[in-house]
Amino acid sequence: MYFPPIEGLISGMFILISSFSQKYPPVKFLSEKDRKRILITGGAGFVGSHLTDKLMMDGHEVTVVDNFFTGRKRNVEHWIGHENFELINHDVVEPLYIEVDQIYHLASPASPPNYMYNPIKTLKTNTIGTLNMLGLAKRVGARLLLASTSEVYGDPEVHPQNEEYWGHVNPIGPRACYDEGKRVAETMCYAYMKQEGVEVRVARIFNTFGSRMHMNDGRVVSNFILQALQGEPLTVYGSGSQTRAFQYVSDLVNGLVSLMNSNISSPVNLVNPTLSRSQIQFLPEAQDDPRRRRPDIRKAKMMLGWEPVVPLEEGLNKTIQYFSRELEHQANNQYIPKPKAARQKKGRPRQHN
Ligand SMILES: O=c1ccn([C@@H]2O[C@H](COP(=O)(O)OP(=O)(O)O[C@H]3OC[C@@H](O)[C@H](O)[C@H]3O)[C@@H](O)[C@H]2O)c(=O)[nH]1
Repeated sequence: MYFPPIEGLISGMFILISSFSQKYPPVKFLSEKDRKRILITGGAGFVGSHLTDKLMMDGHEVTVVDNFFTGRKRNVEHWIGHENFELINHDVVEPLYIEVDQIYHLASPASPPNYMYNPIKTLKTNTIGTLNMLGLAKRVGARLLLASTSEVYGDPEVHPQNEEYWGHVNPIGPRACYDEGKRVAETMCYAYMKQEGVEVRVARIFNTFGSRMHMNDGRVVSNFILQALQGEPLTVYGSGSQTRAFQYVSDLVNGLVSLMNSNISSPVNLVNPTLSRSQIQFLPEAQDDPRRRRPDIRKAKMMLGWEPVVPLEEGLNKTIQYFSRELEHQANNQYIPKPKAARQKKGRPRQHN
């Protein structure tokens, strides 16, 4: 029998170990004192997976919880097996018992076609789901950041919208499941803060785009890019005179982390205030579509020292590249996706209770 020399064995082991560690993106070392146990609900989704990347690379222990309704395993697969990472297939509508220091509560469909697809499920996720996560925060003494939305302002009658504005929401319209769901989620955060002393942070997130948006997300940026890449007409709902502000996902993620680690418990708008207008092929407007959205981000700038740094064009270029690669990948798998329209689904949806 042949026994290799011991030095050969040791160097072989080192090569093997370094090839294991190269499997993952580089991760900072944090001392026990600075390393946090962080839960990200919806962590396999578009924003959640970018947040997972940042917190992992910063050296924290990250647990991702997702029910994979709009999230995808693919978005976080590069961390699977890493000692600081855990992925749990779980729906936040059911209670969750784990030990954590911080909770980023992102779980909810976010694009209008997705949240309108099953309004009852959207309501349950934002109400019962938020209640469960606040209960968890209370039990383990964790701080919770709620991913709220500019949609709490509804179709605003005040411009620009700062955090003091109470909003203008149709409580029985097609968007209400999301808008009112997030509004009551905010209410719950402050009830838990006042009654139970839970530390809460509330980010009001405006339109965000970037890689890992789902092909069928249905929001305007992914729709337009997909349509342009497939040589199809760009669909504009209504007159095209509606306004939105867009931010690239990396800016949002930096804002979320700054807010979580700040001492600001009141709501903060997170968005790039540069305004955009859409124009081209005109379709009937979607019901209750906010006509004008113009954010005021002075609070985030002043109190967090945060402001977006990725210009719209640069962010769009990166996103277009991402979607080109996705299309290639899909074509190889013989699947040609169609952008989703923001129409209310008629009748009773089949899945997702
Ligand atoms: O193909 C399309 C898609 C959308 N649009 C229009 O583009 C505008 C933006 O629509 P999006 O679907 O991207 O998103 P909305 O601004 O309506 O909602 C978003 O707002 C803020 C976030 O918190 C939410 O995730 C999301 O609901 C709307 O006026 C919509 O009608 C089009 O003209 N064509």
